[in-house]
Amino acid sequence: MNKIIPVSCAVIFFQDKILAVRRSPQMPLAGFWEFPGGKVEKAESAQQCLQREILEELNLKIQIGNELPLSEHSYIEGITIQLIPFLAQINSGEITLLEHDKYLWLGVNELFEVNWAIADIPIVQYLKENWTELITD
Ligand SMILES: Nc1nc2c([nH]c(=O)n2[C@H]2C[C@H](O)[C@@H](COP(=O)(O)OP(=O)(O)OP(=O)(O)O)O2)c(=O)[nH]1
Repeated sequence: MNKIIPVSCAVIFFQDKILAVRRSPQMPLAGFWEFPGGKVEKAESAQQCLQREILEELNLKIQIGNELPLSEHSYIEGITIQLIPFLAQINSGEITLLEHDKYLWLGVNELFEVNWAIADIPIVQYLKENWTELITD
């Protein structure tokens, strides 16, 4: 039996760059880079999840924009992570890393300079291919 775990994540953009965060040693997939976010809980929407997770992880309030294409990957047999990415902008707050150990703002030509979690790679590729219409104002 295959279990699907929906995970919302935020492609936060600012001044033609996007925010990437690195999973810290105490997290599963430690050392891999990802978009901030987390597992969608039973009583919440993907967007509500994202507002909650971004506050918990980065102490930021965000404005959520368009949903981008889903990406699915099975790190463990029988369990599929379904990543649901949303474009987002910071509404208020300063980045405070409460779970991750590093962050970077990446421009279009720097996207593949970090070691992304496998499920993120199709999303990063999609961003690269559609950068101008997605990220620039
Ligand atoms: N948040 C996030 N998780 C990702 C990304 N790419 C990716 O493969 N994942 C995986 C890592 C984890 O297996 C899962 C999300 O779990 P998590 O540990 O971040 O979420 P959470 O805070 O709700 O977890 P939990 O500790 O409550 O179980 O999805 C990504 O870009 N962002």
